[in-house]
Amino acid sequence: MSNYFDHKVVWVTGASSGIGEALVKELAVKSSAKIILSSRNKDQLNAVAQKAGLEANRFFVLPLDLEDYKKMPDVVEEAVEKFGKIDILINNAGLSQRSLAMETDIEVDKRLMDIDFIGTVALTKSVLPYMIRDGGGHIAVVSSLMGVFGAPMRSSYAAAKHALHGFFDSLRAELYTKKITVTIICPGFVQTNISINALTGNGSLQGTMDDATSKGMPADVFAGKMLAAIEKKKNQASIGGQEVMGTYLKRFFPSLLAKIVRKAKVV
Ligand SMILES: NC(=O)c1ccc[n+]([C@@H]2O[C@H](COP(=O)([O-])OP(=O)(O)OC[C@H]3O[C@@H](n4cnc5c(N)ncnc54)[C@H](O)[C@@H]3O)[C@@H](O)[C@H]2O)c1
Repeated sequence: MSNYFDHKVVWVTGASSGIGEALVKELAVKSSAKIILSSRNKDQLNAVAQKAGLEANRFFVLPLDLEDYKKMPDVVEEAVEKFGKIDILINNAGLSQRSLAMETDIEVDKRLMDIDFIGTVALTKSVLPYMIRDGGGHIAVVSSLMGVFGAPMRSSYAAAKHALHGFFDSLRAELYTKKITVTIICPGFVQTNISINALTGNGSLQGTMDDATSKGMPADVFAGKMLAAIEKKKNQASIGGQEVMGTYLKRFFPSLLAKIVRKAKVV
């Protein structure tokens, strides 16, 4: 990591575990950024800040629930009051799903859309006026390979992640002249609790670790590569193991990908 993040205010959502926690640790050790940590659980966020070795003047714990999208303007105001500005927003928080589309309650589809898409959009829209006031900024959003193509057992999740691409690609084009950079990150399998926290068709937690996730990229390695992609101001970056090939197949050989995906062992 060079000095892109130094002296900046970086806001990481989903900072209480997994990729978000790894991002906070990497930023804490390798930059002088001030970090705002958000997710729903204040105690977990404080524990992450402590483990990352952040001094009190370098971090701010700001709990938020993405489902509570109407509160985002107030949450953002609190963040700006604390450090005066937001240079980089990393929209990382998210929730996955494991169920066949026909066995998935419509409330689960809606919840995934509310958390992964609407909440993320609401937070971003509340942050943007401050970035524009300050002459620019950088919005990163963690999508998924499922934001690029769909797969069995992921219909609600893939839909919400695809929606992010439509929104953030449009936003990038609209705000280019305002010096707002938009980076979409598409992780492959990363070793986190994402599958344990995933919703099943009736809205309950899956509660188990997927085999593919357990063999995925370690979260700290992923976080280093993700921050490098942000630093390079990439429009979009897919990061993971051989599963990342799916993004190229989708682009150049979509029929082949469709055949592979329908046979995929996905959990
Ligand atoms: N781990 C993977 O294999 C993988 C693959 C593709 C994409 N992703 C994406 O990476 C991101 C981070 O996930 P992770 O793998 O670290 O899993 P994780 O379950 O460990 O972390 C998810 C984070 O999001 C937060 N969160 C969930 N619902 C929230 C809500 N309503 N309001 C606020 N915060 C909420 C959680 O508290 C947690 O901090 C997610 O957007 C996920 O979709 C992960």
